[in-house]
This record gives sequence, C-alpha cells and structure tokens, in this order.
Amino acid sequence: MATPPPQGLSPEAKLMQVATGYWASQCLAAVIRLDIQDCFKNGPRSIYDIAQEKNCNGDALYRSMRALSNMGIFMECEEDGYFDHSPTTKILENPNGYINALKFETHPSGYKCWSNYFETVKNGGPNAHENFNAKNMWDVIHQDKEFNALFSRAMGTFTKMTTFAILKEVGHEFAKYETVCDVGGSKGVLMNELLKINPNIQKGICFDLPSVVADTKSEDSRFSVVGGSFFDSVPEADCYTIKNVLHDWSDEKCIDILRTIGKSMKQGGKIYIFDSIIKTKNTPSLPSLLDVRK
Ligand SMILES: C[S@@+](CC[C@H](N)C(=O)[O-])C[C@H]1O[C@@H](n2cnc3c(N)ncnc32)[C@H](O)[C@@H]1O
Repeated sequence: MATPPPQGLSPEAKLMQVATGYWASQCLAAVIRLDIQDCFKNGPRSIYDIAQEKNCNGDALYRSMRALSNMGIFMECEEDGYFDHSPTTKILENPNGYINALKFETHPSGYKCWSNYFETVKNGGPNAHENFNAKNMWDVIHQDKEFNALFSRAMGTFTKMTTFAILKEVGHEFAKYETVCDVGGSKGVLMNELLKINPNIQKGICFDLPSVVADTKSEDSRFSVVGGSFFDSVPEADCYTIKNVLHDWSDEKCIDILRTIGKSMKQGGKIYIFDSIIKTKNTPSLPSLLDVRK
C-alpha cells in the first residue's frame, strides 16, 4: 500500500521517489519473504546472525534493511549491524494481520502483472492476465496456489478492517431483511459479521466464484455459500451487499454486474455498495492507483 509522498521534498526527490518505488518495494518483498519481521520479538538483533539463520547473504540483507529503515520501515540501531522494529513494522508480527496484504502485493506474480502496463495506457483495457496467458485476473489468481492463498488472506485482512467500519455505520440496518446476499463475498467475513449482529436475518448467502467458496464455511446455520458468476446470475435476496468488488471492473462491466443483481432482487429490495471513493484534483488518494488498470 502506497502512502502519500512526504511534503517538502525537492521536485527531483519527489519524482525520483515515484520512479524508484519498485526498488523499495523489492527490498520489502525480499525481507518479508524471509519473515524478518518475526525476528525482533525480543528486541534488537544482529542482521548477520539473522542472515545465518535464514541462510541468506548477510551483506545483501543488511543493505536491504538499511534502505528500508531509512524510509521508516524497521529501525537501524546504534550498534553496527543491529536492527529492531520501528513503530511502522511492529504490526507485522501478527500472522493474521497486515503482513498478509504486504505478502500478496509483493508476490512475484504481482510484479509480473505490471510488466505490460504500458499497453493498457496505449490501447486501454485490463491486460495483466495476458502476461500469464490467462483469460482474466481471477484465473491468474486461482491458477497459482500460493498467490491464491495469499490473495484470500490479504482480502481477509482488508475485509476485517473495512467490516468494522461498515458494522459501526450501517450494521443494524440489515435487521429488516430476510435474505441478505454478499456478492463477491470471498470467505464470508462480512456475511458472518452481519449475521452475528442481526439475529433477524434468516438467511445469509456468500456468493462468489465456485473455486473461492468451495471451502468457505461458517458455524452459523443461517450462513450458506453459492458459487457462480455475477455476470450470469446471483441468488434471489431482498438485500445485497457488494464490497470492494466494483473497483476491479470497468464502468460497463459494473453496469452488467448491477443488472444481474437487479434481475434477482426481490420487490422493494436494496443493494449496499461498499467501495473506495477516488479523490480527484491533486488529492493524495490510494484508490486512484487501484483504478489504473482498466
Ligand atoms: C477484491 S475481492 C473482494 C472480496 C470481498 N468482498 C472483500 O471485500 O474482501 C473481489 C471478489 O470478487 C470475486 N469475483 C471475481 N469475479 C467474479 C465473478 N465473475 N462472479 C462472482 N465473484 C467474482 C473474487 O473471487 C473476489 O472474491
């Protein structure tokens, strides 16, 4: 996840920060692939000792860590060759937390997706999947077991963060619906939470591609999964949620998805769209980067 560039950089430094963004990203990728974030649970350690444990080159690991700590990611200690967590990296110790999002974003298949990006700008249209000879990005993700597992975990992490805000804002509005269907609901995190706080909902359906929902389970007997494509049909319901899905698709495809939902929606039904809002006119906004590959 990118952060807005610090203010106050010279024009040259600002431009170079963006141009070399992938250098920094690759350093982070190497370090977290070795799970260096788990090495400072008991305080600072020699990076050379860690390199020996991890069976990697000590000098190269030191240089990566020095570069990252100069950006506030990990911290170089007074004692030569020693590193520790910085306030930014402490959260990476939680194996079910943000580390999963970073591992997904820095996976080799993730970088490969961008290698033909110039063609998108020249000709339009999403084309990352062409680097893998696949039909679309979902096939890319589902064909690669490791990438797929990381994707699910990353989505789970993002979902936990956004679900908290959704429940707080509108969670109890769902009490008036009998059947709620979460379209593109992945592993059912949102649906499970909605059921937990709304005992009146009789049925909560998590709808996603068959390969995604195949092993999605819940202890709540009102929870069920349906596999399919939102370009064909979705289950009947009186309320739909669609969270962090539409930003993946062009305007035309979004209209197709919403039309499919409209066909199955019961009379008087409602749809809740939860997604990122893109800011314009020079406002720092990560969602505008999410939107560039269409
Ligand atoms: C960015 S993820 C969002 C997942 C979840 N809603 C969340 O907020 O974490 C997009 C989801 O759309 C699903 N998806 C992609 N194409 C689909 C299709 N044609 N039909 C149904 N689901 C699809 C993916 O499998 C994935 O779970």
